[in-house]
Amino acid sequence: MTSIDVRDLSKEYGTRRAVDHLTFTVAPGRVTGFLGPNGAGKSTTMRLVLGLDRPTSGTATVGGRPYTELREPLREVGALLDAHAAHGSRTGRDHLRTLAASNRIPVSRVDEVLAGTGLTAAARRRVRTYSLGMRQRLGIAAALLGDPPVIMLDEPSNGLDPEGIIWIRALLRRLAAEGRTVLVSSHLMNETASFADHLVVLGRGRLLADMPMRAFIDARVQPAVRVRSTDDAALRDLLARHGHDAAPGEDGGWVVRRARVEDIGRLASGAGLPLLELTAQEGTLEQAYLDLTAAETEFTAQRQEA
Ligand SMILES: Nc1ncnc2c1ncn2[C@@H]1O[C@H](COP(=O)(O)OP(=O)(O)OP(=O)(O)O)[C@@H](O)[C@H]1O
Repeated sequence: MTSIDVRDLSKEYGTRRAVDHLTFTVAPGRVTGFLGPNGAGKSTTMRLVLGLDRPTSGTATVGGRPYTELREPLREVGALLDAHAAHGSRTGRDHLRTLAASNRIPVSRVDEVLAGTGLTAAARRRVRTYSLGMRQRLGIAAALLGDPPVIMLDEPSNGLDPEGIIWIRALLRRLAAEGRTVLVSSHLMNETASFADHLVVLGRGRLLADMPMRAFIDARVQPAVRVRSTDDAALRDLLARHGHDAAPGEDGGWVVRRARVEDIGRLASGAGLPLLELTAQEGTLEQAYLDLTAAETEFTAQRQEA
């Protein structure tokens, strides 16, 4: 099984440290979401893993070897970094055929990945006529061409229509289920929550979190219960008498922090209070992420000096 290993990795551009002593492993068999504010260092890290840039110090390896030492890199790592990487005057099919030829990948694979990414009908059109979403699909097709055990995608949902977003979600889940190592950067929290098992979060080039997504959310967002009854004043008194921390809900009723639906349901039923609503409020990835990165954002709003 092939993992991506980043060890004490740093990259400086002049005086700016884009990546700062970063250490993490991307393991096979799961989708790892790669998160962080603009400028946090995600793309730089991916570029360093792909040998497109040299680290100032530290290492980034794939299956224990630097990318530049891989004999047939497309068979080992598939990557989408920039949807505009393909030559505009080539057809999508020719772009993939050229890549296949230079990595000794059978040409039959080109039609397979074109079909798999929904591009068969557009395969003979020049890339410059492609929409952003079609370019993303072509980039993903190129990443999958060598059937690699490691896949790294930078903002793959960018430009995709709703059907494309559902497609990529299923694709990422399938690639992980096949035992591949999948690293995906995104700014879309709902999207990331729908496909990631694990998260690596950066802030100003440093590692802020490396943990399962559920644990990341649970550590930062308190679960709560929304409850509404026919008599919200009586409900408030009941909750207060039992030491519950209840705040007014947005459209009536109460939000009870650190509570479970079982407890609140039993309490109301014991008091003979009919309930109109009783829902568990799970924390979202967006809430947890914003909580973590609030202090880390590089581009926080400047205070206006009077
Ligand atoms: N070639 C370069 N020359 C100089 N600075 C660079 C270069 N590439 C990246 N940087 C700087 O390094 C930092 C990290 O950028 P990077 O693109 O890796 O962040 P990111 O997390 O991918 O951001 P985004 O979410 O906006 O894509 C930024 O401050 C950026 O300006």
